[in-house]
Amino acid sequence: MSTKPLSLPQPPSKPPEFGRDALIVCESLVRIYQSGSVEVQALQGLDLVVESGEMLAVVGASGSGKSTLLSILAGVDAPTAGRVRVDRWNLLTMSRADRVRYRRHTVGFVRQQTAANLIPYLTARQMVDLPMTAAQAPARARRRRTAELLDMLGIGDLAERRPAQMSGGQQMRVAIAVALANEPRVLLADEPTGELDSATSAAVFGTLREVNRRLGVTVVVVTHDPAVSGQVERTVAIRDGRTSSEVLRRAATGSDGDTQVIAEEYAVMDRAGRVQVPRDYREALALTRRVRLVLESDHVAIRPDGGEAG
Ligand SMILES: Nc1ncnc2c1ncn2[C@@H]1O[C@H](COP(=O)(O)OP(=O)(O)OP(=O)(O)O)[C@@H](O)[C@H]1O
Repeated sequence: MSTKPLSLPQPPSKPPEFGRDALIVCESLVRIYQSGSVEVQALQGLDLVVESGEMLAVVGASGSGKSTLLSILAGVDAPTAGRVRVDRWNLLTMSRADRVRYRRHTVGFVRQQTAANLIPYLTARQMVDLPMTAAQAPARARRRRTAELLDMLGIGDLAERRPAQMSGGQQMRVAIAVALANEPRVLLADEPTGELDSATSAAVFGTLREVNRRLGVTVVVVTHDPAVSGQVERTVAIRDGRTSSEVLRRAATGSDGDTQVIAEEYAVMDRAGRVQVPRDYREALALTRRVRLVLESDHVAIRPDGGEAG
């Protein structure tokens, strides 16, 4: 270890609560599915913080736990352990009645299969009206909100059509309108563009961005599509049921006056201090089981076992 005297910044006497001011906080989230004698750990201690008003993409290989995370945030599935708070709701301890209220008012959920979001025998207008009727909103307010949402999502002229009379992209827009009907603070969308061709997918994704910007709704969208995740300011990658890395994007104006989007990738450190070192870094320096950590004044270095210290 380094023997250099260091003047390190003093830590605050009591660290602030993890994600205290955030809208969504997941801490050490675990979800274990039991099917027969087999146990599947879909989430293995996932940490995630989402600020109010953010639009976040969640990416990861198939089976990494993305849909499980979204189902928990939507209040349709419950975690096995850990902490999850959305707005003022503790999703682990909430009562059944509160869960109903939470699902009705705080989150809107667009499911992976387009058809699963829609009712075949109802028109677009009737489907958007339904969650507001369940919430006992007055008829006049319901009519106004339905018209506003359908217009905003570019399907105002399809109000009297049923799902079978619409394209996949149009059906997805109706599903988004339904999810937004009761003015939720959070919109969760699981692979909303998975069944669409690339042009339609780009258009639907543009709609989600507009919803985020115009209505201020916090959007969490699961996607496989790099063209989609490349358009949001923050992308979180999940690997083996944990957040492994994050990409932040910001616009920067170069000396030639052109604006470019700069993407920077970060490793994510969990609450216990664990960081995943990418495989190419490990291979480049032959980092194996045992490494040396060296604390410097403004960074921590990881050295191969037996390398020069400090
Ligand atoms: N109801 C369930 N019962 C048993 N295992 C499940 C259940 N739901 C999910 N799993 C398992 O949990 C793991 C995570 O699944 P999840 O659907 O969250 O992954 P995903 O990242 O959304 O995958 P995809 O991109 O394919 O949708 C997988 O191994 C999956 O087989």
